[in-house]
Amino acid sequence: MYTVGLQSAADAFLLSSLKAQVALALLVLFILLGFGFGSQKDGVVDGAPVFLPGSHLLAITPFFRRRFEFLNDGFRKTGQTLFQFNMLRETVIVVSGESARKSFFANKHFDLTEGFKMLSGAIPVVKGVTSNLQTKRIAQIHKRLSSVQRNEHLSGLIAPILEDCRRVMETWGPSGTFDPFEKIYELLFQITVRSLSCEELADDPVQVARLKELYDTLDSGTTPATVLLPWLPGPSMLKKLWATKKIYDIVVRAIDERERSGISKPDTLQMLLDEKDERLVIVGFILGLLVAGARATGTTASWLITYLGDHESKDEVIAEVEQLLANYVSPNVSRSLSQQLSSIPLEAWESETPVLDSLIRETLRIAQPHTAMRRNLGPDMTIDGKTIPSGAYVVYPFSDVHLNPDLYPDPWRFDPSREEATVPFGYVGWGGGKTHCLGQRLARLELKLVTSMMLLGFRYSLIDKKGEQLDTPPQPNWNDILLCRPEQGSCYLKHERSVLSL
Ligand code: HEM
Repeated sequence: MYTVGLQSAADAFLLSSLKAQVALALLVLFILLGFGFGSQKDGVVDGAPVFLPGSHLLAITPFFRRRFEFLNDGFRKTGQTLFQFNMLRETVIVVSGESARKSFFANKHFDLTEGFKMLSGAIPVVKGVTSNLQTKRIAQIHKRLSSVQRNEHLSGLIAPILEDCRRVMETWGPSGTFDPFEKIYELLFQITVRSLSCEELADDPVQVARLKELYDTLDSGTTPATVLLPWLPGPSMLKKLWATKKIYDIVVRAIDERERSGISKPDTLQMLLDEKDERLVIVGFILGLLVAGARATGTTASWLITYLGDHESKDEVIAEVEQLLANYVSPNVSRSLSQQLSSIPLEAWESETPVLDSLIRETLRIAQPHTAMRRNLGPDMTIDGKTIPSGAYVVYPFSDVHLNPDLYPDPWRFDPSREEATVPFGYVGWGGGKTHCLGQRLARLELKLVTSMMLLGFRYSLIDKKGEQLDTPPQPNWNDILLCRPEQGSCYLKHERSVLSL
């Protein structure tokens, strides 16, 4: 468990001299080299995937910082569809191609949690806070996530989500410009806090901003060292621990307050409390899913709205949503856009929006820079005739299928009229095989509500930093594994409110 002392230790270390930090880094490097980490294994074992040439120690940073380029380079340098490299003592095998994809997604011994824990490192493992989230508790969290997405609960979220959209969009003013990768992301963060936690937090913009800032600290603090040497109290690790502790405190305070008040509220926290789950499951649910939910939906919404900037399907979406309004909402000029949209039932959002569905599908194909990560917890097995040893980490970059020009011609072109490629696992935007996104229903609803508010509430177009019209949207940056953000300053939205009342 955290101790109060940890925070002061972290603060002190962050303020300690650069000299001390450099000395510590050199010491660690020396120890690692002394123990022979990073040296390449000589002589390829029969049936083993080929090793990436060069020092493996040097492979670590690009795997975290420029993953798309690094993996593509690996396939090019080895000339193979599978290759391996060492992450300190661990073996990482990168796979690609149709038959590898089939084995990867179907293998029941390939474990997502173990793979993710080692190769992602988003949230530090903290005894009593995140380390005890073993399989049983994770299964419990997943069960609750499916309860959040039952018809009744999900329907109940529509009006509060739209109200959040209204409130946040009001702050953008009647006209102006903004960076969609900041503002739309912020909006989705707000909505995620609303959907997955409680009113006390979601109704307090200061707390939401603070939580976002802390999660950003966790993200930006992920370095090769924090992932591979989590026991090493380096500055990034201490910063991450400190941020995790702060998030933990905010969430626990909100839970305590609710319990103490004895007042029942119609939100997700109440549902978790009513189920009488143990405290660790409730905290784990909010702490873990906030980050999983906000990042993926934030990235997708930012890109979806950016791509729609000057795309012809913008009018089709507007027509689709206007049709829903005509079908389900009695005309009443005094009602705001968000109030009108909240009268459209969940079933209509889910089954009568083919245009929005195709836009979401294409956005996930082109702007979701995911690399699926697993650990082989079963016996040795083979993929494409190559051995995947027991205990090895296996990774599959989604670019192998989603940016493959044989499956999706001109893959960087945003084209919502594309169909999913009809080869096995030809589209994995929401996962595949035995791993599917467990938050998909909520995520899709959020994306549809935000997009509708944006398109019906504003006229907007894409401009560059000089204010000039952009002819084409920027290209998603797959090296940015979290947000896929294009170069800062390359694209802004110029908007003007088009309704009297959001
Ligand atoms: C646009 C938004 C989202 C996208 C594109 C997305 C995509 C995915 C994908 C591709 C996977 C499989 C990963 C893999 O195989 O390595 C996954 C898993 C998962 N997603 Fe999502 N996701 C989104 C939003 C959410 C939200 C909002 C939540 C929670 C509220 C969520 C919860 C999960 C969970 C718990 C898993 C792990 C499933 C397991 O362990 O079997 N996702 N998601």
